[in-house]
Amino acid sequence: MAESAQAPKLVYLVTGGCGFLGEHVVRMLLEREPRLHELRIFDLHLSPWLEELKTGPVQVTAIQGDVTQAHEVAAAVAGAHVVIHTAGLVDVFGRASPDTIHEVNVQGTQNVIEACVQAGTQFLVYTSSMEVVGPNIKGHPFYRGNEDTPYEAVHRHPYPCSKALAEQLVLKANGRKVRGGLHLVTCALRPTGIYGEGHQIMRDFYHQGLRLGGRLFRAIPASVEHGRVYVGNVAWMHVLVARKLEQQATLMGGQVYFCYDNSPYKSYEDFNMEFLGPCGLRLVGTRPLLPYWLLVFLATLNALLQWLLRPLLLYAPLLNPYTLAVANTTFTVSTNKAQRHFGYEPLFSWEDSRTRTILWVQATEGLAQ
Ligand SMILES: NC(=O)c1ccc[n+]([C@@H]2O[C@H](COP(=O)([O-])OP(=O)(O)OC[C@H]3O[C@@H](n4cnc5c(N)ncnc54)[C@H](O)[C@@H]3O)[C@@H](O)[C@H]2O)c1
Ligand SMILES: CC(C)CCC[C@@H](C)[C@H]1CC[C@H]2[C@@H]3[C@H](O)C=C4C[C@@H](O)CC[C@]4(C)[C@H]3CC[C@]12C
Repeated sequence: MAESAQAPKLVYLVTGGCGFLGEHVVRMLLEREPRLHELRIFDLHLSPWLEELKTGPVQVTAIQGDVTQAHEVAAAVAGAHVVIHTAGLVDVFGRASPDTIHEVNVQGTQNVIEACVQAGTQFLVYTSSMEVVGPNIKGHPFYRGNEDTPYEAVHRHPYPCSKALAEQLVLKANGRKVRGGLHLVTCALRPTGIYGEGHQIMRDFYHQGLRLGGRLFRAIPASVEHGRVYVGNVAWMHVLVARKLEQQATLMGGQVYFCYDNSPYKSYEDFNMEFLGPCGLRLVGTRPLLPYWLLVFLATLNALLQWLLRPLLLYAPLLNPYTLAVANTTFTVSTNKAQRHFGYEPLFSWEDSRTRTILWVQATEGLAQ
């Protein structure tokens, strides 16, 4: 990727490019990466919207594949200059087994790293998560923290454990010699809870509200703040970090960055109401309607039912001991590291992010009826 009078023609690979975040990364690259020559989109399930991207000036190559299969990853990575690895199994509801989560998130990431080394690919951006930090099993609050804030990051749940292990692999791989003699430059982005167009959990809450006659019932105190970040800004951060990794290899290699923007600090439910309110839903209660011990009981009951029913069917409700603990623990980020290291500024204001998300929820309304 040497500087030349002519813009270099780059090949990017986005793993998980058909997912919620992956789709936004793919579209952002096509819109805002002028050096892009070929964009490879690697996913277990290819989406139909990929077809419409194939008519543009950039060569778009859709690759159906599995990150747990080293040979499939190696074939997809061969010849790529940059890999953005967003593929992952995002499961905090007990839908997948711990082994599967580990295989996809940890072994899959190891396969991506090895493929980069074998292929001589120099730049790797990994989508990590705030969950590699916390909330921890002790429910310690993380209030407006940054990348250097001390925090006891202790996890038991398979998803945060897998993300933490994968992130460590990516950071440790920084500086490894790749085929051709150059060195791998890696970094990890840690989004907090992402929202925006395509956010399945937001859709679930919306449909739940419709079923309950346009009401949602407050379960968590309004004082418990949650870090949230708009998907378009998370995608923009990925594009920017990938672009700057070459110029700022020494500064950025092996670094972690929280993903942030100007979304307000609010509780999970109050934040969702920023979008669901204008779509006709109402959050009932200024304080939680059920005592916390009852929520703990219900969450434990759900976990027990999930275990008992597993041989017959998959019972995976939103409420379980882990999601309750996350929902009930303050975790917010306040940092400017991405701005300092690679000039990141959010591309979408809070007002834009909010409007876009509301329009998307309203568009799904038709689908719900
Ligand atoms: N959604 C959030 O709030 C959030 C927050 C922080 C970090 N993240 C991280 O961002 C990434 C994307 O998350 P998302 O919310 O878009 O999830 P998602 O489930 O919408 O997208 C993940 C994509 O990865 C693909 N995938 C899963 N297993 C695969 C495999 N074995 N091989 C190839 N592809 C596979 C899926 O098909 C899907 O398209 C994940 O790594 C996740 O850990 C998400
Ligand atoms: C108590 C219930 C009424 C409410 C349950 C809400 C619960 C499903 C929500 C609350 C917080 C959410 C997580 C948070 O936004 C951040 C992440 C990080 C990301 O890497 C994966 C998704 C996850 C864990 C969100 C999942 C849904 C949670 C737990």
